[in-house]
This record gives sequence, structure tokens and C-alpha cells, in this order.
Amino acid sequence: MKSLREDALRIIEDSISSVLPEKAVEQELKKLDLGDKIYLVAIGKAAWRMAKSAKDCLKEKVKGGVVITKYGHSQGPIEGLKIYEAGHPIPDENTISSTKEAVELAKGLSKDDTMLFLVSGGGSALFELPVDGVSLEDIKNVTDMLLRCGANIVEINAIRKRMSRVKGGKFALMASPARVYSLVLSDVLGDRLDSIASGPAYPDSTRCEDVRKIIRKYDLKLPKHILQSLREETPKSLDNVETRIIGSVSKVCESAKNVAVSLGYNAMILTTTLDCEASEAGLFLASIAREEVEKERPLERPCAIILGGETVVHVKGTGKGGRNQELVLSAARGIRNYPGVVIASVGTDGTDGPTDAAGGIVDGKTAYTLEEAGIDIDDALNDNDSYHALQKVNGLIKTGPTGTNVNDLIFILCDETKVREN
Ligand SMILES: Nc1ncnc2c1ncn2[C@@H]1O[C@H](COP(=O)(O)OP(=O)(O)O)[C@@H](O)[C@H]1O
Ligand SMILES: O=C(O)[C@@H](CO)OP(=O)(O)O
Ligand SMILES: [Mg+2]
Repeated sequence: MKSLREDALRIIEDSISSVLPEKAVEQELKKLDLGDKIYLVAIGKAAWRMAKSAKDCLKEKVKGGVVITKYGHSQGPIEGLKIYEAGHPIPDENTISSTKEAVELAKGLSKDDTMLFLVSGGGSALFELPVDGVSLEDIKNVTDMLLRCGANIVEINAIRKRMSRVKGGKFALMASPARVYSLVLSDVLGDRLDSIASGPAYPDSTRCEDVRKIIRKYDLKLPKHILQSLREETPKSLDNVETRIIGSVSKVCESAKNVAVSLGYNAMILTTTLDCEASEAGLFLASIAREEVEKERPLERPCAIILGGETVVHVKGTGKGGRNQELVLSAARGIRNYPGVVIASVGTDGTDGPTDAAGGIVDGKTAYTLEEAGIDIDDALNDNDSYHALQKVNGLIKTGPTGTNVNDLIFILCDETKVREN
């Protein structure tokens, strides 16, 4: 064991490394016979790494392909593949132009061809061609509204699928009669295949009536022509697709547990489906940490309590931040003056909200130090300004784009410091 902070950063670094997609893609491809006329389409934040691994594995069997990832997420050319970067979480012109390339490729396939479709989270913004009557501007506006309203990703994508010509199974139909093998890195809790990147090659389980409920639940004010597009039902079965999940939040949590144990902590995974409001989750985690210090449960210290998930934020303020930063800032209130506690939360993709941080880390001193600096945590949370608050107390974690994407890793570390300081 080193300091709690050093150990926390080590756990984050090592467990994210364990979910980089290369090995998983290679292992899966070794099991499959995809023939020798393979066309590759890769979408999402992990698209580049997934495509590179597939190309290294399948070599000249890959006859062409398109890779679409977020700005800053590609790592150079891959022989025989076209590599594009585009806007995320809001799509842009490059989203549309590169998706058109993938659509052209899919439509040109015959029954002797195979499409290898590599899917990772972020695909909803990066892979998009709107249905007739809906413009890119419409998609941008609706996406922005959905991301701010506090809806979860299943709800958000139920709406996005219907405004799109490629989401909700429709891309797989374009590739028919070719076979489609889809390898999916999951960043949706419960691994819902129709929700990950809005399931371009998976039958949609959501229905138009679900969409109507979502609109009512979040009181979404949508223009008439958008409402019209949302009445169109999506494909409910596809007969040319096989799908495998090659990684998810469970793996990063298992890994974090193993690293913590190797560093000398007793460790447990509490949940892999944390999905409540970020600031509520922060308070809940702080109460667990206090129980550790005061009552030595649920584990004997030193201990690591690990959670995976994806919290949500109702963005009401004008500040800068992300769900992981908001979670830890909120937690800082509840572990004030508990010197033997650290709470950390990161997006495994390396980006938390529209910021350059992957997440945040706080300890028993954070609340006090912020007060000294004249920052009120409640005010910062109300303005969704977790980034600037954490910046003041060395509480931001920056990894840069990691090239993977399996939701968020959240954990508490407690050492054996017995008492609370006053
Ligand atoms: N100032 C803010 N504070 C907290 N969360 C924010 C803020 N601005 C945007 N967000 C949240 O960030 C989310 C997008 O962040 P991102 O980390 O890119 O998500 P994902 O990794 O799921 O793609 C939006 O859904 C929105 O709720
Ligand atoms: O693309 C998407 O629909 C989501 C879920 O897969 O990913 P992200 O939250 O990273 O945008
Ligand atoms: Mg997400």
C-alpha cells in the first residue's frame, strides 16, 4: 500500500488497461470463420483500437472498411481502411459524411461477403444519417435536449433510433444479403444490445408507445415534424446478424478488485449497475465510507468498495463538469474530516462530460480546502460546475482518450485511520 490517492490512481490505470479491446477482439475472431471477403465497419469511441486489432488478425482477408471515431480518438492510418473522426456527444457534418461512406459500403455487399461490424459506445453520435424530413440541425437540437434532461441512455436511444436511417437495426438491413458479425463493447448497463450505440445491427426492443411515455416523462418539447418521425416503428427481427459482447463494466470492476487486493486491500464489488442521479450516488457512497470508519463494515479495513455504472445528471446550471466529477464533489460533503477515506469516479473512455478530465477524486480534506478557497460545494453542484471546484483541490483525474468505453468505475478506499478528525 502507498497513499490512498496513489493506490486509487493505480487501480484506475491498471483496470482501464485490462479493458482495452485488442485482446478481446483477437480472441473472438480466432473462434469465428468469417470467410475471406470481409468488409469492416467500426463505430464508437473504441472503434480505432477494435479495427486495428481486427485488421492485424484478419490481414488481407479484409477487403476494405470504414472506421468512425470521436475527435482525438484515432491513432493513425490502418492499411486498407478509411479512418474518420466526428463529433461526440453531438453529431456534426463529419458524422454524416463518414456514415454515408459506411452506408455505400454496406449497400454494395453481396451474399458472398461478410461484414465485420465493430460497435462501441459513442456510436449514436458518430454514426448517423437522419430519416427524410429530419435535418442534422434537428438531430443536434434533440440530442442536446435529451442529454440534458436526465433521461437514461436506453430512453435517449429509443428516440434517436427513430430519427435515423442507420440506428435500431436499419444498418444491418442495408448490408443484407451479406452476413453481419457484430462484436460489441458494452457501455450500457445490463448490456442491452439494442441500446449500445443505438443498435445499428440489432433488432429494436423499444416501441413507439415507449417513446410517447419518454416524451411525457421528461416533458420534451419537440417540433411536429420530429414527432412525426417518432411514429415510425423499427425492425423487430433481423436474420443476417450474429452478435457477441466482448467487454463490459463487469470486467473493469473485477479488474479493479484484483488490483486492490494485490495492493493489500480487502475488496468487494457492491454493484455494476449504479444508475441514479450522480450527486445522490455521491452522498450514498460517502455514507458507506462513514460506516466503514465508524463500524468497520461491510469490510475490514483497509478496504476497497467498488461500483460500476453510469449515473445521470439533470444539467440545470451553466457550469462545466461531468457525472463522475459531480458524484465525487457531492461525496466530498459526506466524508468531510474523515482522513482515511478516498472516493474516486472515472469514465473508462477517459472523458467525463464536455471536459478534458476522465473524472475526479476527493478525500476527507477536500470539503475543507474548498471552503478555504471560497467555494461552496452546494453552489458548485447547483451550477453543475464540478470541474472548476475539483480543479482548485487537485481533484481532477486526467487520462486522455483511452480507446475503450465500458461505462464508469467508481470506488471508495479506506485505510485503517480510526477516527474522524474535528
Ligand atoms: N456541466 C455538467 N455537469 C455534469 N454533467 C454534465 C455537464 N454538462 C454535460 N453533462 C453530462 O455529460 C453527459 C455527456 O458526457 P460524456 O462523458 O461524454 O458521456 P458518455 O461517456 O456517456 O458519452 C451528458 O449526458 C450530460 O448529462
Ligand atoms: O453511443 C451511445 O448511444 C452511447 C451508448 O452506447 O454511448 P455514449 O454514452 O458513449 O455516447
Ligand atoms: Mg454513455
